[in-house]
Amino acid sequence: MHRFERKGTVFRNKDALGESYRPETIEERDEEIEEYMEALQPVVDGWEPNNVFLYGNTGVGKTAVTDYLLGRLQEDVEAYDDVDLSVVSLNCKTLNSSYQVAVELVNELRPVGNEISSTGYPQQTVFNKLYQELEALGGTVLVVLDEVDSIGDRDELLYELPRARANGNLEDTAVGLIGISNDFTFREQLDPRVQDTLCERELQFPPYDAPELENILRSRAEVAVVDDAVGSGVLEFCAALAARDSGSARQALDLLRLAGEIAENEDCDRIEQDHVERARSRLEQERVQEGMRDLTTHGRLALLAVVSKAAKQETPCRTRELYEEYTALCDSSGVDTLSQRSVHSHLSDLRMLGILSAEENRSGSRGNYYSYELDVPFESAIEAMEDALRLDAETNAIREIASMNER
Ligand SMILES: Nc1ncnc2c1ncn2[C@@H]1O[C@H](COP(=O)(O)OP(=O)(O)OP(=O)(O)O)[C@@H](O)[C@H]1O
Repeated sequence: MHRFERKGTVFRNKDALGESYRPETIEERDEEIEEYMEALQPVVDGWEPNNVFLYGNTGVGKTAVTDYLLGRLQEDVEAYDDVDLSVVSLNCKTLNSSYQVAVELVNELRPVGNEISSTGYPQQTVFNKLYQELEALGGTVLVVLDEVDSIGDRDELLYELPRARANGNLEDTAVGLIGISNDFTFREQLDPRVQDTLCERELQFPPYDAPELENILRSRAEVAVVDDAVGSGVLEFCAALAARDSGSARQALDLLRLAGEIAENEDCDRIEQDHVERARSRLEQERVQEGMRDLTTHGRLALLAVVSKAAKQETPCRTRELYEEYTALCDSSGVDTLSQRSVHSHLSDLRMLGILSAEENRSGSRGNYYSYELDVPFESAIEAMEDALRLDAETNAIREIASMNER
């Protein structure tokens, strides 16, 4: 049996390419930082804070810039005796109502062992408990709600909290809300009254372009990667791939990290473009698998129908035939079937997710029709289906057919 041993020839500090790392410097966001600082200026001047709403795609630095600036702000206000600033931060990802967010905020502010239960109170009682905790803090409190869109339309807290002072719920404490979201539609869906308060100051973070990503990568690689372990053109390649796809710094950093891991596993002491290329394909596959896991039951059954046809080497395959396969799978799993039109719409969603590809066939008088086939490796599709569907007998049978056909 092999034993574990240290490989480390490429990384100096791999954690610096990870999610929890807080960069010392923020690259390429000077304008946004300036605007953000302006919005936070009343805190330093001792006035009531503005509410700020930040939005932009995933990985464009909203959280990193917020952490960085609030850290600075906390340091800088120490010079002023009459400013007493506290910051409470919460990621709302798993919280989908004002009630849940308020409970979490109360518990953030209470000492360990003194938390309240997450169910069983009327909403106003939880809000009152929150006011009590905030009032006990006094001074200025900035409440940062990351991924605030998770709260959905149960957004009363976003309306109430900024008005707490005006409504007499707080006397000694001034609260400012900082909402962060990557859902562009969230702002539009907010109740207009909430929109007015939460979006008092709005900051939009655009996607990064390739040269910007290259600078971010370069400054991070200096901390994370051993000198001379970045091959020629590697940072440029990671930056170009991420810029073309999403403009996300997270994606660029993930590419570099995985490419470094691949290089180390192969006992290379330098990351080369070929490692990046393989990292790209692996990350893409992971993303597709995640996409598959999020499908609805009928989305999965529609996909399984294509997988089954692929095992028989009968793809590309027309919607009508896929529908027959889908109906048989629904029968075996005891699920009611949808109409052919709905299944077609699932197939077309799968195509948008990059899981299927479709070919348009023109058949003259009888109109056009589509033929579908898998656009991801057969093995990853069936593996994801096995995880997601409890259809072991069917997936085993499909596997057997596939192996007979040497897939
Ligand atoms: N301008 C930048 N300079 C240095 N590092 C950056 C910059 N922008 C983003 N990063 C890094 O990229 C990663 C993703 O950034 P961040 O978490 O701030 O994105 P986000 O916009 O908040 O994304 P999400 O909406 O998914 O939470 C982090 O590791 C962060 O440190």
